[in-house]
Amino acid sequence: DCIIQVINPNTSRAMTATIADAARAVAAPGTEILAVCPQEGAPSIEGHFDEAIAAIGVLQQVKLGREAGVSGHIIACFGDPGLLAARELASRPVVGIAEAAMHMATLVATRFSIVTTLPRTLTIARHLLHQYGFERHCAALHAIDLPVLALEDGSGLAQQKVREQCIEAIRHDGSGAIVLGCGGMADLARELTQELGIPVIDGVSAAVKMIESLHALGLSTSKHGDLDFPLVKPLSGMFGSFNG
Ligand SMILES: NC(=O)NC1=NC(=O)NC1=O
Repeated sequence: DCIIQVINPNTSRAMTATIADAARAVAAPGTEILAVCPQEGAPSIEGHFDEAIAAIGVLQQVKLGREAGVSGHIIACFGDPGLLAARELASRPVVGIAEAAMHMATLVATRFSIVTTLPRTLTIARHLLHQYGFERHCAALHAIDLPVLALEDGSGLAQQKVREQCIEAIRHDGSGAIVLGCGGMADLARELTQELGIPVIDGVSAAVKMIESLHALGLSTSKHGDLDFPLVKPLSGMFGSFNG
């Protein structure tokens, strides 16, 4: 059996539920989804500062998941905050939804577009494309110019903007697939794929299947080299909970 800890790095319970539903919708029969979010931190993650704050919460949850014996961890925010630090801390695999969605997109299309939230998160997506080596695979990036939590306000406006930006991408980008650039968009992929006739990829579901694959292959985070467990040292103050 496979137990996957899905971490929403922001503290929005509504978005955690959206993410959990998307993960459970594709989980294999033997897979259990444990959806969590930090007790404290940022209600949404929309820039470098938010990501730095969120990374601590991600690491706290990864430590709890490791102690609970989960089979793998998913960082369900499109900035993949704390990904490499989480891999040092984890015994099992850690996958971010941005890298998962990007990898999946390269398997079904030669180039993909990204649709994300605020314009300032476009730079974060570009940093990840560079970090993961996908720059030449990404034809263009779009922002709906609404804050992350607009996806949870029940108005449907953000969802409509995502659809509009997907149509723009189809018309102008010459790409064969679209990557949804926010954990809160996870519930939109299947319907948009059917309606628009192009693979629209959500990173939450992609990451669930990647963790299941890694689990089935007996692959886990390498502890040979820079992703080995952190060096042991006395961490003070709020970081004391990471000791031992
Ligand atoms: N690009 C984004 O919208 N990133 C995100 N911020 C969040 O709080 N969740 C995300 O996925």
